[in-house]
Amino acid sequence: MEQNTSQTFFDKIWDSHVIRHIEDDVYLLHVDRHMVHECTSGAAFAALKRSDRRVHSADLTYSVVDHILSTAPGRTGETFPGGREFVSLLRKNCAEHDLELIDFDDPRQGIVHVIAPELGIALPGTTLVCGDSHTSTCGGMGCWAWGIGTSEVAHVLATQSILQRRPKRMRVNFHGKAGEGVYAKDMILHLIGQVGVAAGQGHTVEYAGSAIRGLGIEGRLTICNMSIEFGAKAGFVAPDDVTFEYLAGKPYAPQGQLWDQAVSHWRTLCSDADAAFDREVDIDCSTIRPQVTWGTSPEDVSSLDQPLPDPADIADPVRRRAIEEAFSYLGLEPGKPLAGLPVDVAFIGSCTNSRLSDLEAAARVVKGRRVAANVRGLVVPGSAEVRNAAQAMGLDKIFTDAGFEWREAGCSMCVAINDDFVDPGKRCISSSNRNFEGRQGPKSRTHLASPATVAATAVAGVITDECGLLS
Ligand SMILES: CC(C)[C@H](C(=O)O)[C@@H](O)C(=O)O
Ligand code: SF4
Repeated sequence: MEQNTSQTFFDKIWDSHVIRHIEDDVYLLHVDRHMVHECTSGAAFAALKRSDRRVHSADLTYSVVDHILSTAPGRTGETFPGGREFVSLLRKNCAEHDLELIDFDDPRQGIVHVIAPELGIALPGTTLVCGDSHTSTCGGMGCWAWGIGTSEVAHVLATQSILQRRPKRMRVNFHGKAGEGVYAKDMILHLIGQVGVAAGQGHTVEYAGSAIRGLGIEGRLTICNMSIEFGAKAGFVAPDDVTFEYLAGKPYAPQGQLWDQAVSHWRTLCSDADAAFDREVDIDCSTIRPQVTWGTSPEDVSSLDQPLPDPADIADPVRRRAIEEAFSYLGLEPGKPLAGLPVDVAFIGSCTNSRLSDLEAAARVVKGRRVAANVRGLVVPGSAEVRNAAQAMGLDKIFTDAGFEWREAGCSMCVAINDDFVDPGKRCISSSNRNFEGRQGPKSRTHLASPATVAATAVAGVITDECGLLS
């Protein structure tokens, strides 16, 4: 019998990055791009110093401040006192190792996973790592991008290589066409609700199907961002004309003849027609409605026209207990719908949903309306470039006229390790990716949704989606 030599997109990237087979399924791989931020790099640089090593490939290392940085308008690297040390340590480490740092006032500054695609650092067919779990975002560009731990950050700094076990391959096919008011965020939340938070463990995920091909790059980045929320190591979309159009002319992308060569190579990377996956999942997008989470795990999600589950109906005692605890933490009662629940904060931002198309979708909902009196609304663009582009389109004016705060770029209220957080006991509808206890501040209550749903809720003052607001 002839051997099936067909390869998936992932197999092709893997094979072209192996430096050496170490043992069993462990390999040494080349790292093409290494993103570094102030939150997770300090200990890695310290380890480098202890072993008297220097950064191996400064030209493949890209550093930026984003997490522990104020997003207050007019901020400096010192505005948030708790972040001063982190920011100045990264400055010092970059200076010591001749690394270029994208500092708070650099026009390229922004959330690490927003700027990597935007600047053309994340390229199809490459390996990209960062000491940050949502590095998978960059998979939307057609690269294999994943988050690494601090000791691995030190290893990559010192060697530009990484030890890896070969992950399993999953394909998620999004079929059909999503309806009105349904965005990439709703697609990925719906998937996580269907398969559960552990479904991706040990896998890299290829997102495919007509609904993925129909998305712009920014929607693909949103989908890949939340691969981590169902346990996958990474997620990606094979590159196509949408990718190449987006990348052409980006500052760090290849130019001229090199660009043409690169595009011809990138076109060869797609999974072969009969390539085998370890697992396949199919989703019919026509059934997806706008999604909002009701619990403390991203799989606790439903559309607003569905009633919340009743723990009494859940047979599995572990799941029943988890739902009871989530309801108690979030102040929810079974049987009551999520729609109509008053919120205190509406946050549009994070590496999941802070790109221009996200702000445009939110602005369409907000235009000519006002944020409800009981709500604090924040819009935090993912990068200075997004912020400037939005301002050039007048989106900032739409938001500020409506009563939203228009802030500088950074992680902001997604993680609450800076000056943006939700007060204890307060409820926030958020376009970010994590809803576990305390994520947006001690005792904060989070409901994840798309930017359009966050905007609609901000205006209504109670949880609703775009269609609910307009009807
Ligand atoms: C701070 C950082 C280590 C963390 C991560 O790795 O994901 C953060 O970005 C997050 O989203 O929780
Ligand atoms: S925006 Fe949130 S999820 Fe993204 S890198 Fe920052 S803290 Fe992590």
